[in-house]
Amino acid sequence: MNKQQLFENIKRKKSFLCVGLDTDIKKIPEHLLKEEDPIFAFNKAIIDATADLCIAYKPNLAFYESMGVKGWIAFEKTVNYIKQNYPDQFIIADAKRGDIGNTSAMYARTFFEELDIDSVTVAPYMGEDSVTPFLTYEGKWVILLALTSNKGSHDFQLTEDTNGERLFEKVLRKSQEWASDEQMMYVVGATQGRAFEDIRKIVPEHFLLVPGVGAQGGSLEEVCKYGMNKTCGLIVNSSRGIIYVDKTENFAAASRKAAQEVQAQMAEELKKVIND
Ligand SMILES: O=c1ccn([C@@H]2O[C@H](COP(=O)(O)O)[C@@H](O)[C@H]2O)c(=O)[nH]1
Repeated sequence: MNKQQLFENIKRKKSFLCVGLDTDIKKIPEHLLKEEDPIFAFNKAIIDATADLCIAYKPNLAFYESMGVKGWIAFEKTVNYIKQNYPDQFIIADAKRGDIGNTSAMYARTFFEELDIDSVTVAPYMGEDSVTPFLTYEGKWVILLALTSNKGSHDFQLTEDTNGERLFEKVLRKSQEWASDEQMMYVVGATQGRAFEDIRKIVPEHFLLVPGVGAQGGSLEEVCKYGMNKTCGLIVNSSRGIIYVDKTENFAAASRKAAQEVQAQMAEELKKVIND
């Protein structure tokens, strides 16, 4: 999916919501445990209940890999289910990969060849040769960690060099030498508030993947105020705030309601910036 198609989907659905599929066997409704593949059964119900309200799904690999082979099978089935039934959805493998070049090439092969996923999150710490193998696939995206939502973002990302440049700013500047806004996005946590203003000075046109609303308490309003650009430029993720609002047989309808509330807020925010 290219940037224009993503923007068209956002306008059509009046939504820039990404539903995070952080599916934990310990948190899903008990009645699903009798299913042959409870993780996939849960994901399928959540996807069917929310697909018209969101433009992306983000399974986080940790939740699947922690279950071994069964988890990987559930992950693959989930990706295939979305692709077959909701082909307009942008799929993000939140895997936070990155290694020496030949190893990164294997990660890229996993997500972009073995599975036909649209994008993968990548850690920038190992530099250019750890990122570029992901960029050799046309139509596929790297989503580079820039300023994350957690407290630990202060340990490295927010520290300044002798010229006053913060590490996340260096990541944003340097990585623009590797790919354009047609192939690279950045992770910026919703908890980072006004930092979005500084980020937009360096990457005015790029899409940002924004986790941290909902369970982590980030403000959607603030993210939009400082981070939205003329093509929206935001994919805002919520995982626990959508998928775990109810543990009964009614869980999917409850997730839909939670997604509807966020989507309604997003529609209002889009009106402020986008005319058509
Ligand atoms: O800076 C980051 C980068 C990634 N994440 C991931 O996003 C979701 C957030 O889940 P919630 O339940 O909505 O808090 C999760 O997969 C994280 O690993 C992030 O939170 N912050």
